[in-house]
Amino acid sequence: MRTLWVETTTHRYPIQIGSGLLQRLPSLLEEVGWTPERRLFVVTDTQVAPLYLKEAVTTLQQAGYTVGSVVFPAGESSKTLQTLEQMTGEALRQGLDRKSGILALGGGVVGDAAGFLAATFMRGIPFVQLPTTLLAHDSSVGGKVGVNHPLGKNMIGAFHQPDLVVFDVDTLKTLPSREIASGFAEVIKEALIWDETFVRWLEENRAGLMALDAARLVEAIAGGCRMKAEVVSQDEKESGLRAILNYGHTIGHALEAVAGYGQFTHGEAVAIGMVGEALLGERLGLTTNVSQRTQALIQSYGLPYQLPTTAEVDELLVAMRRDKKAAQGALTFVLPRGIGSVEIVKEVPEAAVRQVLTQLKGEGLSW
Ligand SMILES: NC(=O)c1ccc[n+]([C@@H]2O[C@H](COP(=O)([O-])OP(=O)(O)OC[C@H]3O[C@@H](n4cnc5c(N)ncnc54)[C@H](O)[C@@H]3O)[C@@H](O)[C@H]2O)c1
Ligand SMILES: O=C(O)C(=O)C[C@@H](O)[C@H](O)[C@H](O)COP(=O)(O)O
Ligand SMILES: [Zn+2]
Repeated sequence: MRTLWVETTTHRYPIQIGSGLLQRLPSLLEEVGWTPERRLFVVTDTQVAPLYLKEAVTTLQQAGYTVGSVVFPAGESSKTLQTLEQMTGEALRQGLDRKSGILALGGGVVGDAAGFLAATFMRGIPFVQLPTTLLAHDSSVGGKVGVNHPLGKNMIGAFHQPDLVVFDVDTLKTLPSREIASGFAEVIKEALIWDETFVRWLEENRAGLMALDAARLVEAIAGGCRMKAEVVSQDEKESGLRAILNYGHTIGHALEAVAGYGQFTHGEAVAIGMVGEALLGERLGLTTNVSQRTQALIQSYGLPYQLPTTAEVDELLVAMRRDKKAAQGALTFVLPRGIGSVEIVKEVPEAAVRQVLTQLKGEGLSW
């Protein structure tokens, strides 16, 4: 088992990564001060429930916990205020109170929505992240929780740190290959913004990683989590540095909203966004030679790197002006200075963004 720590000025919690960890949940909870007096509420989705809910609940019940649960339909389109309201109703019906705790068992959609339930239920109760997708190595760390609005990704949310993150890598064995690729997009992002050596390692170990070689996979997850934990520990609420974790997301989030939630996975949208934002960095003269290597890496992990030809540039621009990083609608991006290094650039000229979006459109893709 690998243990990493998030240490902000107000919160300190472990990230446990390894095999067989769902069976060890009671002792991992005990290490962060949770005991069976705390009533538990497991939040998961319809895809994950038949795979892991019973195992998690039984293990906890055997340790003396009272455990309730709620299951919502799998997919990005469930990350809504309506789901939050339904989960809140179920939590109330099942008798949760301020001393209860929430367990988010699933991918990033479950983690974000269940975390937001924890942030808002009776004005906030503790929660634990139990990620089951590769992508959720990113979403389970750092305390950004929330739901989408039809006009923009994660527009309704909060910062609410978990007490613990437990990543049982055995759960990845059932993850569809499209979701594995999607998860690598965020690992690639973390490498591209922070560490060229990690980029090289991802290039050199692609075959083993794509074949889900256990040791390499733990290495990739731990590498991504370490970078995320370092950034979050320095800037918990995104007053500056943390925005670099948004590399590829100005375009990516706009694409997810405009195409309709769930059309692209989050990782796919971010992958296309990173290629676009690398091209933008080059166009603005911030860097040279980043887009080719970025595209090659993304392509080698089976991820898309082009916008559909049907993509409406005007609609994407409207969505980008609403991005949370933008002040007064000025187009704001995280752009590369080189491989392993980025900067936040405000007031990017629209003409340059238009040119890049047009360049990014691939032949034969549509939604
Ligand atoms: N809070 C953050 O810091 C942060 C960071 C990155 C992404 N996100 C958010 O995370 C979300 C994307 O997360 P995701 O890619 O994990 O999507 P997801 O949660 O929708 O999971 C993808 C699919 O895989 C299924 N699944 C999950 N675990 C499985 C398993 N072990 N075996 C089989 N199927 C499984 C799910 O049911 C779903 O159908 C987006 O909403 C994104 O905005 C948040
Ligand atoms: O944790 C962060 O900070 C990130 O930006 C990580 C992103 O990968 C993630 O998609 C996050 O949800 C985006 O946050 P948002 O504030 O841009 O909605
Ligand atoms: Zn992301």
